[in-house]
Order: sequence, then structure tokens, then C-alpha cells
Amino acid sequence: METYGGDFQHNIQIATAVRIKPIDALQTAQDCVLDIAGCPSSNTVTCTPASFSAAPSGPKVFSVNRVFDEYSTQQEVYSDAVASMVESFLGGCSSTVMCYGGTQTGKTHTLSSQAESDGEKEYTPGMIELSLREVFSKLHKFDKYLLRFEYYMVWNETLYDLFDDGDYSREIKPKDSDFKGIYGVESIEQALDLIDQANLKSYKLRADLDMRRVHMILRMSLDVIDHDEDGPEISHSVLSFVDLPSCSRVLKTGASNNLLKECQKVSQSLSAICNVLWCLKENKRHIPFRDSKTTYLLSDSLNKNSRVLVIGCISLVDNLSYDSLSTLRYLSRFQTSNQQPEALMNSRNSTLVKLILISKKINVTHEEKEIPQVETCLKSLLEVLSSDSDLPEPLSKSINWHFGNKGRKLLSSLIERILEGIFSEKNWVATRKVKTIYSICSE
Ligand SMILES: Nc1ncnc2c1ncn2[C@@H]1O[C@H](COP(=O)(O)OP(=O)(O)OP(=O)(O)O)[C@@H](O)[C@H]1O
Repeated sequence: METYGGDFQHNIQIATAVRIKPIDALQTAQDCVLDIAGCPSSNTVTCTPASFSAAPSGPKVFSVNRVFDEYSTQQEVYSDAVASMVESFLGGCSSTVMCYGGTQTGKTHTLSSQAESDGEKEYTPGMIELSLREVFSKLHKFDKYLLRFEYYMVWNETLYDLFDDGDYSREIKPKDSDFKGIYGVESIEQALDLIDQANLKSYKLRADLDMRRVHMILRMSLDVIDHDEDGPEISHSVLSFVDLPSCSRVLKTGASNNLLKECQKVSQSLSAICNVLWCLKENKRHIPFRDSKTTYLLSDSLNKNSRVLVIGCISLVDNLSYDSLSTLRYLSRFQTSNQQPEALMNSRNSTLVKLILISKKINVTHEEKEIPQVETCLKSLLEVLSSDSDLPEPLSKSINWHFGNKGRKLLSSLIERILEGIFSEKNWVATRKVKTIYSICSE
């Protein structure tokens, strides 16, 4: 993967990605409070809260290293963002993958992807399983290695060891963790089984203690002894997966005492992570690892040569859009390259995504205020489609996905009709026609 980390000159390489959760079968475009335009090949997210009272200043543009839209698959997220972290880990460089976002935005899905209990959704392995598969398939290359797994839950700044055979509900100190963990795991099946059992313990513990906002931290350490012509080479690296909840909505809208306390602790911990990463990036002498349990626990894998990937999970259907906006703001703190958001906003790919979101929306909402946005967007897209130049691959893929194989032609005629019908006549009766054409194109 060329782009990740490529433009980071700092000691620690920090990359950011956004994953947009698809709206589910029970939700409609009307439920979307955010218009988010982004595309797999673009690295900006343009976020327009539909409820302008939530953000009177209008659209906001956030730059990240990679946007995974709502149609992205687990395999795409893995191949494009996580695989290189695993490669670094196997090469002796510690790597941390963090998933951050509001509740129900797809953090667990992205990391663990558990099968749905009603069996309706297909099981697709998440980043943890895909990474473990890669690691186990490469271990035979080393002359000698020692693998160690640890799994922790942090709640209200209290640490629990989910691999503790005895009393896993016992609070532990981060320094105790040096002697903990499971060694000698020999197969991917054994590893996944251990993680599943630990997840069951965490559900029980969460229910027993009424925990609602927790951090989950899975760590895999690898010690390798390899021999080459210069003699033995020893390396130590850690690969961590961290599930970080966001509490901005709760903090903004208020909550009961216990939940508020939980959220304040989470928020302190998130600031501590942010400070540590900033200090590492700035090459500061003092790194405030001790400011939170999570940073203390990760201190051996956050250092000069390590890599961090923060995946922000966001949802188009987000009550008042607080969580998604705050997730994007959090990610933008780590962004180091100087993107030109305006230029990127006009790129062909983000235009298409915007069109798709808006055309879904104009089928159901008739608000005049959307007309100028839709018009600009459609006109620029029509220009792209009418030109002879080849469409970039993700764009043609998206067109096929949304409008069938005849994609480009149908889409052009659809846009022409939308422009004729709606913008010249300014007549919303045309919306019905558009709706019909749209449904024919989508068949
Ligand atoms: N990219 C996706 N594709 C399909 N389904 C998804 C996707 N992301 C999330 N979901 C579904 O959305 C629901 C909520 O996702 P998930 O449990 O991962 O959210 P979460 O952020 O971990 O929530 P919480 O913080 O409350 O634990 C699940 O049913 C999950 O299967």
C-alpha cells in the first residue's frame, strides 16, 4: 500500500481513516441527518448536518488518509488500511489499530464482526480475525518465535484482564499485565476461541456491573529470533486493536450520574491518547503515558518506530449528528498532511457519492433549500459523464453498483431529466418522474 504513512515525516506514523456505516433495512434516506460525501479514492469527508440548528455554520470538510464509504467491505478495509500494519508488526515494528466512534457506528463490526444471533446477516471476519489469519500464515518463516496474547477491558479507568482464568472481574494494575497473557497459542482457531470466550466474560461483566462505555484492548506480542549470515537477529513487536467509544452526545445532551461519570472518564482517556500521540509526533522528551490506563497499557507499542491507524466509524443516521462530527474532529487532530479540501471536494468521485446521497434524498424530501446544492452537483457530474475521458475505476464501479451495468448512459439521461424537470421548471411534480427513472436505473 503506497499512500499510508508515506507522507508522514514524523517519528511515529499516524494514519487516519473514516468508515461510513450503511443505513440498514429499517432506515430510509429520510432518517439521515448527515449528508456525507466521501469516496474510497478520496481523502476528504464533507459533512452537512441536515438539521442546520445542529451546525449553523453549514458544511464541514474533514481530511483523512482514507475514506471507506458505506459500500466498503471488510476485506477492502483490511487490504487498504490494516494489512500494512500487520506487515509492519511481522517485520518487528509495533502497530496499533484503533476504532473510534459513537455507539452503534460499527466499531465492533469493523474489528470483530460477530455473526448476528438471528443469523440474518452474513458472517464476514473483521480486522482482528483477518489480521490473525495473516499472522498465523507467516509465523513458519521465523526460526524461533514466541507469541503472547492479552485482552483487557477498561471501564471508569479500571483495568480488567479478560484472559484471567480465575477472577477476571478483579481490577488489575497496568504493570501487573507484564506477567499476564496467554502464551503458546498454536493456531488461528485456538486464538479465535480464546477471544470468543473472553468476549463472553466481558458481556457478563458489563451486565453485572452495569458498564456501558468501555475500551477493549486486544494485544498480540511477537518475539522473534531469526538467523541470517550476520548471526541471530532478535525483534519484539506488539500489534494492538483498541475499541474506543465516543461519548460526545451523552456529554452534550446530559445523562444520569453513572453514565455521565463513565463518559467523563472515557473523554479523559481519549484526550490522554491524543496527547500521547501528539507528544510522540512532536518528538517531546516527556510522553504522558501515565495519564490514562489505556495509554499506560499501550506504552510499549507507542514509540518512535511504531505505527498507529485510527479508524473513525460514523453513521449517516446519528441523532443530532454529535457523535459523527466529534469523531471526525477527533481524527482531524491527527491529520498531518496539508490537504486542500476545496479542490478535493470537487473531485469526480466525491461528486458521485454526493449525487447518490442527494438523489436518494430528493425522492423523499421536497425542500427547496436543497435545489442549489443538487443542481451544482448534478451539473458537474453531467460534465464528467458526458466527456470522453475514461472514468476512474472506483467511479465506474460505483455507477454500476447503483445504476446497473448500463450505468454511465442511464445516469447521464437521468441527470439531464432531473436538470430539465426540476431546475428549469422549478416544479416538484417532476420529482415523481425522477423517482420512476431512478428506480428503473437502480433495478
Ligand atoms: N459496515 C457495516 N456493514 C454492515 N453492518 C454494519 C456495518 N457497521 C455496523 N453494522 C451493523 O450495525 C450494528 C451496530 O454495529 P456495532 O455493534 O459494530 O457498533 P458499535 O460501534 O460497536 O456499537 P457499541 O459502541 O454500542 O458497541 C450491528 O448490527 C452491525 O452488524
